[in-house]
Amino acid sequence: MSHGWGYGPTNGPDKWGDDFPVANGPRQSPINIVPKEAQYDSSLKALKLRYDPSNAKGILNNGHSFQVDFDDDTDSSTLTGGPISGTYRLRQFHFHWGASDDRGSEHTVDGIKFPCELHLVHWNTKYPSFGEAASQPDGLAVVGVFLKIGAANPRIQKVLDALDAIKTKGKQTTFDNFDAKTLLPPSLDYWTYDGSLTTPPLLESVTWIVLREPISVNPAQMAMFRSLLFTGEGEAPCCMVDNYRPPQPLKGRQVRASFK
Ligand SMILES: Clc1ccc(Cc2nnn[n-]2)cc1
Ligand SMILES: [Zn+2]
Repeated sequence: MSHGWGYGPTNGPDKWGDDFPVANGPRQSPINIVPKEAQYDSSLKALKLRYDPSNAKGILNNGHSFQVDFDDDTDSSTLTGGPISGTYRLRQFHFHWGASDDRGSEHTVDGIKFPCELHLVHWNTKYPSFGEAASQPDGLAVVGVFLKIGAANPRIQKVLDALDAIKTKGKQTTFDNFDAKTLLPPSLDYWTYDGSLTTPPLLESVTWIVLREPISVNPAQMAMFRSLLFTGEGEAPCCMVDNYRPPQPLKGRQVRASFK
């Protein structure tokens, strides 16, 4: 693949293996979660997410999604407990979504696609940096949250209101004083399995923690996600939609549940 990876017919998920052979590795993400086949594990701890709103730094259109970046120089926004050991720092969160409400999530549940999926990316502080952690089998922990169509979600509105300022690839703006915890649903019940980044370089370094309970967005809010562009200023505009990788083979992995 000579041109950069993306989600189109010539550079999309089916082509990523040309440049990133790990695309066909043993622990690729996302997966289809089959609740009846997930094993309840009573030794799994409750998730502990302690986020400091003042760590929010900026919001960026990276040409594949948009992300809200956090200051991760200290242990002030962390994930502990759950299936992981040690302390993982919040690096950024971002989303994946569809052109229409029938698709958009990366993980699926009994084959069901949600219109959108939130990913909160954390890295293991036993390693000196995010980059180093991303190359280690226990380096990253991503909390995934499904979004379903329903009532407007006031918690996400501040993020969506910032999108006008980052419509095109490479645009970024300041984004401060945001508590990412407010994006989480009331229940922190989760499924967990060993997986990977879902975009190139597809590194097999992610402990996935997918929450069972979705949060809601309304159709107008979904339209705001779809107002972004994959393309840069001055290029022929291409709507940022369908930026999701489909489920990958489980290859014998076990999915554990924190709940009965
Ligand atoms: Cl830092 C980073 C790298 C890749 C992705 C893409 C992704 N991997 N897993 N979920 N999203 C997100 C953040
Ligand atoms: Zn993601």
